[in-house]
Amino acid sequence: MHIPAIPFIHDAGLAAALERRINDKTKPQGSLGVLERLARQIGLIQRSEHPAVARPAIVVCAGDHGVTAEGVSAYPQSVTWQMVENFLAGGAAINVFAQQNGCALHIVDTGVNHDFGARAGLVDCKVAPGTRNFCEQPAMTQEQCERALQSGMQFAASLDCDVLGFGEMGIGNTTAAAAIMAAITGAPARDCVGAGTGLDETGIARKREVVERALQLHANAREPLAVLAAFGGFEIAFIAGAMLGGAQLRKVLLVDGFIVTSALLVAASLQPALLDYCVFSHCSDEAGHRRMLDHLKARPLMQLDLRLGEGTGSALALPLLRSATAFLERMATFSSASVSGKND
Ligand SMILES: O=C(O)c1ccc[n+]([C@@H]2O[C@H](COP(=O)([O-])O)[C@@H](O)[C@H]2O)c1
Ligand SMILES: Cc1cc2nc[nH]c2cc1C
Repeated sequence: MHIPAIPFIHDAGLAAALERRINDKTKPQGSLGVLERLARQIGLIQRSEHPAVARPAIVVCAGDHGVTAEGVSAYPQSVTWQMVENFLAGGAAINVFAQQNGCALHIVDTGVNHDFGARAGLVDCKVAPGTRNFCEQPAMTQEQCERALQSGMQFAASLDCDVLGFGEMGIGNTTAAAAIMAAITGAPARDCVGAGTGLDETGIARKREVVERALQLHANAREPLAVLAAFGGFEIAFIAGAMLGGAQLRKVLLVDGFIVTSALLVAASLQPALLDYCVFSHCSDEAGHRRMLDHLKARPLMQLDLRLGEGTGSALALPLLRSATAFLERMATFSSASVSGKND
């Protein structure tokens, strides 16, 4: 399938102009730390000395996982569709945080095992009613995998936004994400598998054994798209596609927790330039996320012990992105405020 080229964000002239603007502000050089790094990055992505976070959007992608048949989650599969109803009714954490932060929210059914009918507010990109159990066969066919990626790309291209955040909902998807992580990074299953929604030690040991078994079964799946098809899920593939589609249109990509980052592992293996577009909102409490971020050489903005998903970390990071663009736009300069610059 055709994977779009991602424009390189580097531009020496613009980088120097942004640097000058940042250093002209009334503060010791470098003292706004990570906000300065963000201002530079958003400026380069938007090709502007005046970057802005004016129209953020978060896409929450829901999908079900056949591997739940192996007893890998603390919750039943039905919670996936029930939580989609909760998103549509406005009652989930992501509804609260998105509204609080002036962020558009899109809910996408990429492959939930439930018939929602035609529903206002629900984007229907259902590939199938859940993936297959990857302990027995590949989670998706190659055709299903490409369809999910393609609809993610198209959906991202249809959005009018400058910052594109990602969230997900899918019982069992930390098992899929852990298997993807192991297959792509080469880390052993024990470093990739965690408690997910809240497994106890016995549950985590079973989940680890499930991932180890699946890695053996799909040992031939080495290319990123083969890994994605082997372990799923539809929401992960859709997010990977939406990341590629968003970066192609120079949108800032806001990465959430363990599952969203597993989608990035796949997408960045296809197009490494994608990483320049990513802002890593937080380090999840899911064991394995820190290692995943380290593998990507990513520095998350926050560590709040979140392990919810839904894009909650992305929504909570928006004020920091806005502060980064606001200081650049609104702070006085040494000359405009008649403040003395550094000695010599
Ligand atoms: O974002 C994370 O880091 C994260 C960590 C643990 C769990 N989750 C959420 O919990 C669900 C998956 O957990 P599990 O145990 O069913 O694999 C799924 O709906 C995710 O949104 C999300
Ligand atoms: C209730 C619930 C809400 C969630 N939101 C994202 N993953 C979730 C998992 C559960 C179990």
